[in-house]
Amino acid sequence: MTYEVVIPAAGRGKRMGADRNKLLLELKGIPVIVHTLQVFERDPLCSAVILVIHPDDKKTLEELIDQYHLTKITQMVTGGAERQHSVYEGLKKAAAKIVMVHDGARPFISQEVIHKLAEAAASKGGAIAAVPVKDTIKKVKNGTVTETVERSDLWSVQTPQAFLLEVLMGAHEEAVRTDFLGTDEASLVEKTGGKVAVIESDYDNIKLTTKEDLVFAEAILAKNGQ
Ligand SMILES: Nc1ccn([C@@H]2O[C@H](COP(=O)(O)OP(=O)(O)OP(=O)(O)O)[C@@H](O)[C@H]2O)c(=O)n1
Ligand SMILES: C[C@](O)(CO)[C@H](O)COP(=O)(O)O
Repeated sequence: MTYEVVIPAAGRGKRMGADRNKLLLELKGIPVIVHTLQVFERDPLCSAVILVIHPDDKKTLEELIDQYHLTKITQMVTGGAERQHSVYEGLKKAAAKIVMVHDGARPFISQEVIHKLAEAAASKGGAIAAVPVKDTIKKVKNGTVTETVERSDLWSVQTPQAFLLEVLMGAHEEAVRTDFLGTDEASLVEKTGGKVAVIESDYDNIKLTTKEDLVFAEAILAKNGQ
């Protein structure tokens, strides 16, 4: 099942505390965003990449696309203030039956998980990558525990998140109508009553968010012989 992928890469990386977009930081001499884009460039089931960018990064990204021969990027669109807005701008350019959304900040996604997501989205309408939570999760108010959440039901959600384009576009349009802001695509689909399947991913598929994640990233590359 072929798919198009929207890659939101328009953030500012504030929690990373770097002097530039964290996606332009290098791992083994290659920018984070290039690591991510190369996964889809190499996937025969990926028909097109829609890259959502911040205007400040346009020239640099155009140079990287040329340097690394990233031929599947068919559209480069300007993102918005929030991740959800950026994803929506990318979705407006999508046309395939199946669309995936994958954070530019997650360079270690595997083709195996991507393919499982594409199949699940085609058969069930929507599917997301996730891993079982390993820590105990508690709700806290004013520095005091208010609830310990049953861990057996908890999953740590990642991307890609894959959907029939009509399902995800409809959910985004409803979010605009109701002024809803979610932290992932699935939460918008859930609000419209849509079912979302979970595909077990792996713990390597981290999102590079704070500087500690760069250390973990180097270790993952070393583990994978890169
Ligand atoms: N307005 C935004 C915010 C985020 N993203 C993208 O969404 C992904 C996940 O977001 P996150 O990890 O939060 O990145 P940032 O928003 O850049 O980080 P921060 O919140 O620390 O500023 C990243 O690839 C980021 O570039 C985006 O395209 N548009
Ligand atoms: C979409 C996501 O990666 C799923 O875990 C996450 O919600 C993105 O959060 P961020 O704060 O926008 O990075």
